Amino acid sequence: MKKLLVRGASGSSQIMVGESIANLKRYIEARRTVIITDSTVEGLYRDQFPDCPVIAIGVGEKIKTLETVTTIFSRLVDLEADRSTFILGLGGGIVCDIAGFAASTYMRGARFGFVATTLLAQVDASVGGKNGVNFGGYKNMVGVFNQPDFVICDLGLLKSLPVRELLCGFAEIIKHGAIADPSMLDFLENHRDAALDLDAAIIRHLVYRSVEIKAGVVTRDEREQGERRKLNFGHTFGHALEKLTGIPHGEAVGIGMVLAARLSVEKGLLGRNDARRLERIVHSYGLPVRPPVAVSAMLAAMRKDKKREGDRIHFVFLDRPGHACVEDLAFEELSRLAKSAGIA
Ligand SMILES: NC(=O)c1ccc[n+]([C@@H]2O[C@H](COP(=O)([O-])OP(=O)(O)OC[C@H]3O[C@@H](n4cnc5c(N)ncnc54)[C@H](O)[C@@H]3O)[C@@H](O)[C@H]2O)c1
Ligand SMILES: O=C(O)C(=O)C[C@@H](O)[C@H](O)[C@H](O)COP(=O)(O)O
Ligand SMILES: [Zn+2]
Repeated sequence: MKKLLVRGASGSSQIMVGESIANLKRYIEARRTVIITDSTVEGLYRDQFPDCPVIAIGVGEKIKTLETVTTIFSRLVDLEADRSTFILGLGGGIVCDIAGFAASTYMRGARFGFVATTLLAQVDASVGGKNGVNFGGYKNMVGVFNQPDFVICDLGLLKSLPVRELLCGFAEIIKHGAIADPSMLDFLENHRDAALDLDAAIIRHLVYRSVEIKAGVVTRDEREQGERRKLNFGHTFGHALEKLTGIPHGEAVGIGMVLAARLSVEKGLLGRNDARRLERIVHSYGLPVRPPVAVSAMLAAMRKDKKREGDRIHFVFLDRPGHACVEDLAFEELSRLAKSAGIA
């Protein structure tokens, strides 16, 4: 097991890569704990949960809402949970985002931690302290920054993931390589089959390196005033796609990265071959690369993105493989770039 640290204003978070769920008791000892999970994870792993009350929510992006948080609050009140109660989110990115938000707002804030059970949650969603829910169909519109006390990434739990969910996790791993580490892109190319087979050493390296990259960025810029914006690479198109089509987050991010790389070429920042290579990597991890809706529809949805400021948005480009840059861009300029790149 290897530990990484995220330092944030609300405290530090310990991320344990390769820790086993069997050791979970050590982390919650002497704390009255309530588990928040989803019905699928509960069905698969209930026998490995410590002996404490469980609140099981439904599955899917549609339940990432304030209504679900309200039902959690009601259950916490019924359980007589107080501010000293520890909330453990045990599940994928949706459980982590909701449990972190419910914990952070219940009685003005209870402490919380996560057992991340999907690849996407282990490499991204459980790390960094963004907790929240969607609103009006738009992504993550209501939320807080607040670091979990700990995150357990038990790599063994990934074996039960449906393939489509596993592939979604690779989209965020590819993102970390694309924005911060060119050698990770080489690694992803050279070890694709082993990575997809969940070879223990390969997956441990990819999860560890992803968390290391994200932990570094978040520690330097927790509140997303600068560098953290780079973690949004592929997400401006991606969130619009999720809103319009309901495809899973990882798939939307994969397509979003391909589109953002093409705009980077159009802007004269990235070589055409580098953009093609990124597209090949996304495709080779079984992820879609073509948007299922018109880019013009995505551009319209982006105008309600929470990152919008007036008629401008911070857009993440690549200026070389393994390196991103952020520009404050007018929507008009974004549309013009998309048109001249031949994608709108
Ligand atoms: N807060 C952040 O920094 C951050 C970062 C990235 C993504 N996200 C959010 O994360 C969400 C996506 O997370 P996700 O991809 O983990 O989706 P998810 O939480 O919906 O999990 C995917 C599916 O896998 C099931 N599952 C979970 N663990 C399993 C296991 N071990 N075995 C079998 N099935 C299992 C779940 O029940 C669910 O049906 C999105 O809402 C996205 O916006 C947040
Ligand atoms: O942690 C971050 O910062 C990220 O941008 C990571 C993203 O992968 C993640 O999807 C995040 O939830 C997006 O945040 P948002 O603020 O754009 O909703
Ligand atoms: Zn994401």
